[in-house]
Amino acid sequence: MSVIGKNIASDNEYRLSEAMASDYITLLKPRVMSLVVFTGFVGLMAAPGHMNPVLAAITILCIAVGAGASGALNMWYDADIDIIMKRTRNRPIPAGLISPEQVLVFGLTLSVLSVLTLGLLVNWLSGALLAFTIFFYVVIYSMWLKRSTPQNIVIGGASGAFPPMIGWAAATGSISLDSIVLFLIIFLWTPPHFWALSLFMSNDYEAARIPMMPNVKGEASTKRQIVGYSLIMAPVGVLPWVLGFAGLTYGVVSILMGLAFVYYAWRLRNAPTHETMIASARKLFRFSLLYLAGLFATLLAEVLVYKALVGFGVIA
Ligand code: HEM
Ligand SMILES: CC(C)=CCC/C(C)=C/CC/C(C)=C/COP(=O)(O)OP(=O)(O)O
Repeated sequence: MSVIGKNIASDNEYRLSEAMASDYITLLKPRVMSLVVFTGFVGLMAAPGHMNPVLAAITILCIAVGAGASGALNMWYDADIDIIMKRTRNRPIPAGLISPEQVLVFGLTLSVLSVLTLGLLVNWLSGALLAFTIFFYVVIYSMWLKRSTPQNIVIGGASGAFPPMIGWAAATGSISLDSIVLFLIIFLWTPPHFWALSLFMSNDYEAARIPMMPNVKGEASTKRQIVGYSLIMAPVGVLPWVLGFAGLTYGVVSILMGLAFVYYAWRLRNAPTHETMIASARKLFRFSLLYLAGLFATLLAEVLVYKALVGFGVIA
């Protein structure tokens, strides 16, 4: 328990914080960041060579803490709009549970700790990439792009695509074409992922005066762009197999899931009524999560089987 200053949910000057540990966990956006960290783990595992398991565990912990820290700093900066949007108004700061100042210190502390630990114990390339990712999400996306352009999540989406590169850099000390391909898959996946959600959340963003694509260019343009990005993302999702760092199983899964993704995007584009458009958008949003988790899980499964076969001497 601690005394917090004036909170934005009521006019109390000072009162004891009611924040629980779970509220601090909420600041880390654990549900979203779970898939983010998973992609970082797969990037580490898919990298060539063998990484010390302790250093690998430290790497994943640092990516998780750094991702959570960026989520907390995003909530610190977005407190003024989070209190307006239905989806975010119960977050710890708008709910008056934790003061913005406490969240800022919490987020900065975790950011510095995660970057320094990764840099000192693993390597400075991965530490620098983690620092850049946190900066890109908090400053470039949250503080600048999110409130100024409908391209906010396209450019800002790069921050969510870096984790596999961080994992790969931790394992190899390098950035390779393969890790750039993993980045590109998530980078191209982000617009359909989020714009599908924004189509059924557009009133929230309108109220908060955030220039998301449906609010600025309209639903028709957003739906066309979702199809466009999906048509580019689907073949890029197959590249790990084409480039040879993923096997046939991944190739088949990525082709089939890519076709399904485009199908859902096309059904959304051609939805005949507003109700069916909302339903299609929800389906595409949910499938976008299954798609990304499915591709990275398949890649991980192949890597684990390969490493097991090598470990048992079945293959050289
Ligand atoms: C700028 C890029 C992104 C934006 C604007 C965005 C936006 C969102 C929003 C608004 C939600 C709904 C969360 C809520 O209900 O409060 C969400 C859900 C989610 N996002 Fe994204 N996202 C982005 C990138 C990513 C990335 C890169 C990943 C993973 C690699 C990801 C994974 C998820 C997951 C797993 C959920 C579901 C969370 C839940 O079940 O509550 N997102 N996204
Ligand atoms: C290692 C590391 C630092 C990883 C970071 C990965 C990352 C930036 C993921 C993006 C996740 C996300 C939900 C963005 C939406 O922000 P928003 O402000 O549009 O969402 P909101 O409205 O729900 O707050």
